[in-house]
Amino acid sequence: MFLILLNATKMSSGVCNEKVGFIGGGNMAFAIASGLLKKGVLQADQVYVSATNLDNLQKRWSPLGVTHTTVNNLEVVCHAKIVFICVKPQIFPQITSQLRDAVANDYENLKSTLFVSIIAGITLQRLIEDLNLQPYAIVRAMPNTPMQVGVGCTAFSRLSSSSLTDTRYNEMKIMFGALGLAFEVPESQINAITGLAGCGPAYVYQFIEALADGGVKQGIPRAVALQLAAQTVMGAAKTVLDTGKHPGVLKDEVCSPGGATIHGVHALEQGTMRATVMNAVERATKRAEELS
Ligand SMILES: NC(=O)C1=CN([C@@H]2O[C@H](COP(=O)(O)OP(=O)(O)OC[C@H]3O[C@@H](n4cnc5c(N)ncnc54)[C@H](OP(=O)(O)O)[C@@H]3O)[C@@H](O)[C@H]2O)C=CC1
Ligand SMILES: O=C(O)[C@@H]1CCC=N1
Repeated sequence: MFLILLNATKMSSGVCNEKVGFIGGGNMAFAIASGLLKKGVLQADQVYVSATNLDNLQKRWSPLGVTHTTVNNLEVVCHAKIVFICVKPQIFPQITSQLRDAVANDYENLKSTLFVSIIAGITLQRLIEDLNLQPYAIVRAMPNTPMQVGVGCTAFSRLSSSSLTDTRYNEMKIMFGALGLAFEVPESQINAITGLAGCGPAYVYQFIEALADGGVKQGIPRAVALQLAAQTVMGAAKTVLDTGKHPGVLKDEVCSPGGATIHGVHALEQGTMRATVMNAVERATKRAEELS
């Protein structure tokens, strides 16, 4: 994993001129779209989004300036040249027949459209078969919600390329790259990347909450404790990335012999912190496999 990260490309940001669609307008779609709008990679009138509850959709998306909201997934497909499929895995079977029909009936219009599924667990092979797509027309991606603030991670895979969709693929890479780390990986790694980076923000939020709780227990006001906890996690993460030093070396730099930190580190080890985090990644990876 470390090697992959070293090879990861920080892609240059740019502007995408195509219409971009989101089937499913929930947390992850919103994180991607709001990040892209904030970065100026997209303008609001380029964005089309569908879901089942129009009221909720409009309440959430109109503050972004997005007005192309609909309950008709085909409206999204018909306008957008890059279509992010952002429904839950359990909902995927509900949208497959709609999308299959659209692809069958409007092949000429859709043949240069790139579909990008962010659905956990659903393989490229299943996407191709269930949606009746050409292999080059589909990418499987695993993003994460910190993309909404431009500090996300996305790993993506595809089975084949074609000049018809290569331009779209490059635009997709520009979009993901504008929102953080973005890199292509073999599909065999995507479920594990889901367990690590797709789900990872939730683990880190739990850690931040716990760190703040610890501070509150020691008498620090909640708001101050939360700010300190979040900034400490951000600073430590940035130090790992900017210095390239191994986290173990950086940990040692904080631990004075006989000092306070090593007592805290010992308490974490007694709580099997590292094994627990590894278990979390393993269980989430297995769950992603099951979802397919
Ligand atoms: N959340 C995350 O951190 C990440 C999620 N993912 C993946 O992204 C996908 C979406 O997750 P997330 O955004 O969290 O889920 P949400 O529940 O927040 O969003 C799902 C969206 O799908 C919509 N929807 C439901 N049924 C349909 C339908 N038939 N047609 C069109 N839209 C529909 C919902 O609309 P309505 O409420 O109106 O029904 C809602 O807007 C999942 O597959 C997940 O695996 C990947 C990486 C990270
Ligand atoms: O919990 C999930 O299944 C999705 C996938 C990664 C993050 N959320």
